Amino acid sequence: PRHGQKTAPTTAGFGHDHWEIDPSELVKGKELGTGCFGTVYEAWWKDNIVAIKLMKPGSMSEDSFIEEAKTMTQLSHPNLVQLYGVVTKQQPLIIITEFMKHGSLWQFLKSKVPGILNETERLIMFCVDVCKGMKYLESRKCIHRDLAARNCLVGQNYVVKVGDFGLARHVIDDEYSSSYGAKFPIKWAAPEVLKYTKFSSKSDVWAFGVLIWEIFSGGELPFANMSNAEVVEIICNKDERLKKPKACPHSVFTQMMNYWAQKAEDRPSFKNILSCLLEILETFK
Ligand SMILES: CNC(=O)Nc1cc(-c2cccc(-n3cnc4cc(C(C)(C)C)ccc4c3=O)c2C)cn(C)c1=O
Repeated sequence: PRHGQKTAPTTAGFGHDHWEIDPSELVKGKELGTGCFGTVYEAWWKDNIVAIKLMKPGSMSEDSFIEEAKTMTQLSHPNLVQLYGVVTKQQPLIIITEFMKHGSLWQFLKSKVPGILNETERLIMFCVDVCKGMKYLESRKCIHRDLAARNCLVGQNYVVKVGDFGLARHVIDDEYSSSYGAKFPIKWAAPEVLKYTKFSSKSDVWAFGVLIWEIFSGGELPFANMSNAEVVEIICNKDERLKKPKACPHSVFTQMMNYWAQKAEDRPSFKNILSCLLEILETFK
């Protein structure tokens, strides 16, 4: 140890931060898909199968993302897609996460896997899984900002996990980050987000309601025959809401209506939502 220091310094030495992964340890596999942010591949890392996102340079404000990645590696829950680390010492920036074998929840719902999606109990289980992950994020004061079926993933034994939490804030594309942009998730946005871009765990609760609608609608697009502008009008001014999907039990739809309360403070927390959903789940066992 240097200069008589008894033990090595407790903070990770420069460049050996525990969230920094050595790219030579990654073996890239097949492509899983792409988005505005870059491309995702299956990969091998220390004998584990992982997912790696190669971020398109310029798509992400990297410094702010790297700051966030340090806290994201501290977040760990069975219903969050685990962030293992990042490669930041070279381009492109690489994000290494847990691999989910059945892909995004939205694709899974659309795939109409026989025998899985017609079970009301299974669909409520999907809602409970997402709610557990969101309750954990809520408890850690982490706002998702883009909760939707496309950003949840399905793993072994059809467990559903919340992915890409906290990433939305660092996307540079104005089309995505501005509420007037074409890529902004208007149809999942609460009134205060549409009017003042005011995100909170309560705006995540609103999006969670739309996600449950997606689950019971087999992945259909919400407000399918409406433009973004029309959705803003009916949500903010007309107080209209999505209709109950056929496959959705009335008990669940009654809860969903609470998640879409006009005022954020009138919406339940994920903590309350979870206990309600677990009670409803019992009635379907
Ligand atoms: C068959 N198994 C699989 O395909 N498994 C997997 C597929 C993907 C995957 C593949 C392509 C694109 C995306 N994807 C989608 N939307 C995104 C949206 C954003 C924001 C910033 C707009 C929110 C950021 C990243 C993504 C993103 O990476 C994912 C999650 C990720 N993981 C972990 C898997 O296990």
